[in-house]
Amino acid sequence: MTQFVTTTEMLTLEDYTMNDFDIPQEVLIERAAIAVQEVIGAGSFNLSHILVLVGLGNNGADGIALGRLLHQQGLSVSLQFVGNLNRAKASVHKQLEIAKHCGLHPSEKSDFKEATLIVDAIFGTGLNNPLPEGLQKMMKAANHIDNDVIAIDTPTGINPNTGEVMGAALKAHTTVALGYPKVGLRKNQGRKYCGDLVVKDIGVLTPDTFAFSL
Ligand SMILES: NC(=O)C1=CN([C@@H]2O[C@H](COP(=O)(O)OP(=O)(O)OC[C@H]3O[C@@H](n4cnc5c(N)ncnc54)[C@H](O)[C@@H]3O)[C@@H](O)[C@H]2O)[C@H](O)CC1
Ligand SMILES: [K+]
Repeated sequence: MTQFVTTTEMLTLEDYTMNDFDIPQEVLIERAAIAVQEVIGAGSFNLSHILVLVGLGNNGADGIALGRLLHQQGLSVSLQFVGNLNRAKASVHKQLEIAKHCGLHPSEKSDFKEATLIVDAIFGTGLNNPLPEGLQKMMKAANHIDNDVIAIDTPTGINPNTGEVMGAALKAHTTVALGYPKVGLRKNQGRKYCGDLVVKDIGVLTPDTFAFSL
């Protein structure tokens, strides 16, 4: 049976992996990006133009790394930041530098309708408040467009612990859960908003003695 986790448990396991085994965060981010790239490659998505919506935390960093891998595959990719880059985590700045070296630069506002596939890398397990109003509008508008959406780890706007919609949420065709799926994906509206749930190993380690709460 699939093991679901809370965000606190996921953070504990990520910290254990990075601190006790000295596995750098960049390795987990790269593996997250490769995992989502594999799901995209195995699916039947229209890859004519891919829009990656990038947030300011580690979920956004996963998205930039994925955008870079898809760009290096020769695909047409736009990176669009959601939020002020000045407030982004160090992991986002690091991934952006790497992407720029590889020739992938962030875009100004893109037209969602031009994208045949949208990657949701806005929020993951860090979502802890209702979405800002502007973002709620953007999510609602995007839900009316007929293009596929792949969510990295969790659909933006879905509370990863309760499955509730935090103001608005972006409906995914497929959600690629990293390490373990978060419990909100099987509760309330989480189940509907995540679409097909694919769980991918990204090298997060679990102590033998770890007591899962679920
Ligand atoms: N832990 C790791 O090292 C790894 C995590 N992975 C991926 O990262 C996300 C979780 O990343 P985190 O930085 O903790 O949070 P988010 O990116 O989800 O959110 C960023 C940031 O945004 C702030 N915030 C939360 N809610 C709101 C809101 N409603 N409005 C405005 N701002 C908000 C809050 O400060 C958050 O910290 C995880 O899902 C994975 O995708 C990697 O894959 C591996 C390494
Ligand atoms: K996401």
